[in-house]
Amino acid sequence: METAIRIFKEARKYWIFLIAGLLSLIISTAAGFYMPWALRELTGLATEGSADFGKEALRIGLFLLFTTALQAAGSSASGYLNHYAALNYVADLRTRLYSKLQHMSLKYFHKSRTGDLTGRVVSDSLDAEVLLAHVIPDFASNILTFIGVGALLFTINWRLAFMSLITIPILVWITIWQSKHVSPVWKENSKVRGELAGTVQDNLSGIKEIQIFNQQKQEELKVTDLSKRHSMAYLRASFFFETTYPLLAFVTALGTVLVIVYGGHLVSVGSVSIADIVGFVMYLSMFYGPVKSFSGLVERAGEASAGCRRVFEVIDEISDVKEAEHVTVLPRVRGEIQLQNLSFSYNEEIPVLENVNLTIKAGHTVALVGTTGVGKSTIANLVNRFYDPQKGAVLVDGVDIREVSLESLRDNISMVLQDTFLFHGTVYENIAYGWKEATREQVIAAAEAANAHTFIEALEQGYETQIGERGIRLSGGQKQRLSIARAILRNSPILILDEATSALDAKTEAEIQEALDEVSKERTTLVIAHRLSTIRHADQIVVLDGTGIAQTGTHDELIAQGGPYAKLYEVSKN
Ligand SMILES: Nc1ncnc2c1ncn2[C@@H]1O[C@H](COP(=O)(O)OP(=O)(O)OP(=O)(O)O)[C@@H](O)[C@H]1O
Repeated sequence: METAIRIFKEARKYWIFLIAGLLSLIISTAAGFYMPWALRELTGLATEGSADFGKEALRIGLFLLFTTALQAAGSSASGYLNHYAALNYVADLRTRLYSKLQHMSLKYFHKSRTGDLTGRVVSDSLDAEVLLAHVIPDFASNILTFIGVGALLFTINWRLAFMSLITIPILVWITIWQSKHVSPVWKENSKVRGELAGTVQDNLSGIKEIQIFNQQKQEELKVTDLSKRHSMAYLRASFFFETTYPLLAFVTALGTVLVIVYGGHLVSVGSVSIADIVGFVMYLSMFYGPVKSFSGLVERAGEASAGCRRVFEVIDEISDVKEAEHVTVLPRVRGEIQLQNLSFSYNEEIPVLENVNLTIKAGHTVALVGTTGVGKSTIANLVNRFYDPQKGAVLVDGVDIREVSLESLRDNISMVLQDTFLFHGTVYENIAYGWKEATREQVIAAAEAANAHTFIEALEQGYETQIGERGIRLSGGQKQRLSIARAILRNSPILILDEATSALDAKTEAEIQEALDEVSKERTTLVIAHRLSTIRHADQIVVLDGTGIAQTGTHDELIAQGGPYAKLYEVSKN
């Protein structure tokens, strides 16, 4: 109920269509009331032996034609208007959901499954359409029918009308019982559906690993298990429906039986006419209809609400990397980076960085080195504000990065990562990804600087070659070169290279290194590299150990000191 109310409130932009839809629905429902009335009238005329029966039948027939046409037109208009409002709301909801996801922190994506989130955007959001275009109008139409037909029943014969009410409490009790049980089952059903989508998506993304390790059978078993759980959850929900629906039909029939028996008695004593009984019994099926379909509607509402709640769960999620209320725009910076008493951990138990202090001068190239897992990429991620530190601050040009908009901060930073992600599209589009307005000459110049131009020209359609979803048609080294070109083109004052050349052979790496050295001259560059030969010329090398900084200095200074860096360098040389 809460979910339906929230959706209705949020759809206020489309209220005018929903109201017009409701009016059409009222007209259509009311027009439908005439059919039993017409039959009652005809029966009355026939049993009375009316002399004008033919003329009267024509009048009734023509009016019936009019009401039936009105009913059809009203139903069609209300269906279209409700769908117009609902589908537009779904489009808005999907955009809001997707926009929210785009601004969530990396922490959120680490704890969520991509397939599950995709399912929320693609299918769960569509449940709002079910609520707005089906469930809510159906509820309205049912209430209208129940009240309208109820009033007509009392008009025809109040004694029979009271009699027909006897079964209503039983019908209501059955539907309430059903709705109590159905809602949690639909919730479970939606959850398992999300897990299934997540697993299938994971498996398809990792199909190569699955085949390498011959895990097809095991993965198939996982999917089979989830499919079965999904079917079982669905089956449990349909159990309530399948058991209660025939029960409702039986109780409804019982009500009709009572009316026929009692009505027959009233006819025999002459206190009610045959025509009234005919009309009454016809109205009776209309009267019980809403009560009977109430349970189906409750079930549908439960299912759709569960899907919508999964959408709202994400929309209401509070991101751990939030923008302050009054952020300023960080202009193009000189590029000084300071880590001030910085402490950070992904989870409370294991600290990654503790009380780290570091100043990187604008325009300098600083290398972060240390054993694997020591926190090098974490520092890069903190500078880009993928995470916020638990203590301390990151300052760029003396400004705490939490005080500026994320967009303006990230406009100042380019990042080249070890795992390059290329989007579905052409080589050209992928290089120009961070700067859509770049000219062709600028894109080509960036590709040349990244030593990518030659291999791109050799591709079937050069810069217009389509690359697969994850650039699967390119080698690791080629992908990395495209990603370097992308970063060079962006021309931001801070460049972060996180194992940016790790997928390249020594010769290509040396060539690109030259280009990167050239690009680094004009900007602050943070380099993370395992191959220490590539960072020898850095202005400053920062050696991380444990949860902090063990040493800083130039290559020569650190070698002369003979500490952890000298040891790392010795190992990397061998
Ligand atoms: N999303 C995450 N959730 C929890 N722990 C994480 C997450 N990312 C990294 N860690 C942990 O934080 C620590 C630092 O990781 P980080 O990636 O910064 O190391 P690194 O020095 O860059 O390692 P490498 O040289 O192997 O790339 C590691 O122990 C890692 O397991």
